[in-house]
Amino acid sequence: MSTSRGVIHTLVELIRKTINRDPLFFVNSGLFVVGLITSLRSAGHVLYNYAENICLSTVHVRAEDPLYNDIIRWMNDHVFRNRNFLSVLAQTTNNSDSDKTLIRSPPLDSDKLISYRQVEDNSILELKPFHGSRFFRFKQTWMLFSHAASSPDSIRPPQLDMNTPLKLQCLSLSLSPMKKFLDEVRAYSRTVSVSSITIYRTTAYSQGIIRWSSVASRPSRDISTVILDKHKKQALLRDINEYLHPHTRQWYANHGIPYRRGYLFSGPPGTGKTSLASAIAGVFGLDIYVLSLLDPTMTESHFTSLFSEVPARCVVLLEDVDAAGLNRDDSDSGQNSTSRSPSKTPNTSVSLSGLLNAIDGVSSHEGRILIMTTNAPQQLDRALIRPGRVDIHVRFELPSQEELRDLFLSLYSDMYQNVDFSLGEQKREMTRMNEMAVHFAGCLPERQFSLAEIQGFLLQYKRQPEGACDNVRSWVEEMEYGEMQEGVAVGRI
Ligand SMILES: Nc1ncnc2c1ncn2[C@@H]1O[C@H](COP(=O)(O)OP(=O)(O)OP(=O)(O)O)[C@@H](O)[C@H]1O
Repeated sequence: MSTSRGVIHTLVELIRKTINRDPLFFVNSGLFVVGLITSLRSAGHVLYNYAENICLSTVHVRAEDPLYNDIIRWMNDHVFRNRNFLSVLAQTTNNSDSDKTLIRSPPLDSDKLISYRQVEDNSILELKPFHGSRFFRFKQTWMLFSHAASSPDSIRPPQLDMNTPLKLQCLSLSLSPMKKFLDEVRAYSRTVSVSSITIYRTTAYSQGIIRWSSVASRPSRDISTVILDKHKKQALLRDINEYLHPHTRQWYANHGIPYRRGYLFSGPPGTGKTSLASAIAGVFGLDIYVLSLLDPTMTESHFTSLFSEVPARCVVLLEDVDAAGLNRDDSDSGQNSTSRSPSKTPNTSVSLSGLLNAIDGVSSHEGRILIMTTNAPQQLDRALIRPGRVDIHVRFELPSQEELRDLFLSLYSDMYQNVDFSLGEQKREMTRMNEMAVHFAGCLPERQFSLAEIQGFLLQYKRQPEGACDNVRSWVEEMEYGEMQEGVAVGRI
């Protein structure tokens, strides 16, 4: 102990002699500066927290809220564009039909096989600002955008950190500038996505958490390209239009009826059930939330909470409900219910009562459109399809002659609507195409093949309607032979 004291003393003496000053002066000054900085920092924190409570308005947005993507899009398009940032998120977006690709590709009719590594960069590399904070000005107000790297209350696992919540702040005694900003963000999002729909599916995270996440945003399918009896289609669109109207919501409220509407689309595979659901979402500008009872990670409580989390106006698509094999036991269904279908072992951990509760229980959202699709409506429990849960049943069938003609015309319509044609040429081409459509449909047996199968055949002749007409008979023979041999009909080359 005394030795180390002696060493320190000698060292201090040595420094004093060398610099001609007392070294303890520097030590004391250093301690004073550190103390000052620490006190200033904590005073700063106190002041900041005080200011935050008094005059900073703050909005937090969770990653699973649709507003999150809207804000990120607005920020990217208005604030981050053309600025240099050092912390960025590198994101590869596939864009297989970019204009560059179209220009560089050799003509389609050439026999040359194309390697797409050389022709194009069909993926775009985007560099987006990532974690951090940015000040920006919105209508005379300075705002602070903060995107946190992680958040203590985030339910996301670490690998999904990029989806952690964001925070917006501005110096204001009221929330009104913030509301204006959020209104602007939503209006902008509506204008840029006016002709597209966003599809949400469920994603399972660790700790048994399941959340909605957007999987695609794509141009909506034009309803005229979905082939279905004209009267059925119109009646369905009228019904949905009336249901969605705000007056109807009021009417339901006045009469104490839960404001919900359900549709059942039934029919053989490949007859257009999913296509119609997606086209309906496009017509009414709604997003689609797809749920599957067969999802192995889905429990009954997940199912109920997911149902209650969908927005007030949207399409909830429950596909292939028959495949889950949900039926009541003899004991609780009564005679009628069980006599309709052979009982099956359920392929889902959601029970029938759980499904019914999710559809119309107290926590189920009002205003949404529920569309269930099935290949076997006769196997569905009556309780599931009773009015109130299913209000309209649309039956899809294998196509009639008229529908076969419609499919042919819909796939080749761009050939007679060619803008380079004069009006006279367009008319002549249209007449020729109509004649080919009649011939094509005449070669196919009615109500034997699905439109998906026939579309598969026509896709081999994308720009050659004559080729489709010439080869359709032999295709039918092959398909019938294939069905006899294998029980499955697929196209062959
Ligand atoms: N009625 C139709 N109108 C237009 N296209 C159709 C129609 N039916 C099928 N198709 C075409 O066939 C393909 C499959 O259609 P879709 O997925 O809508 O059938 P589905 O009835 O939902 O089949 P599944 O019961 O197997 O889910 C799509 O590419 C679609 O373009």
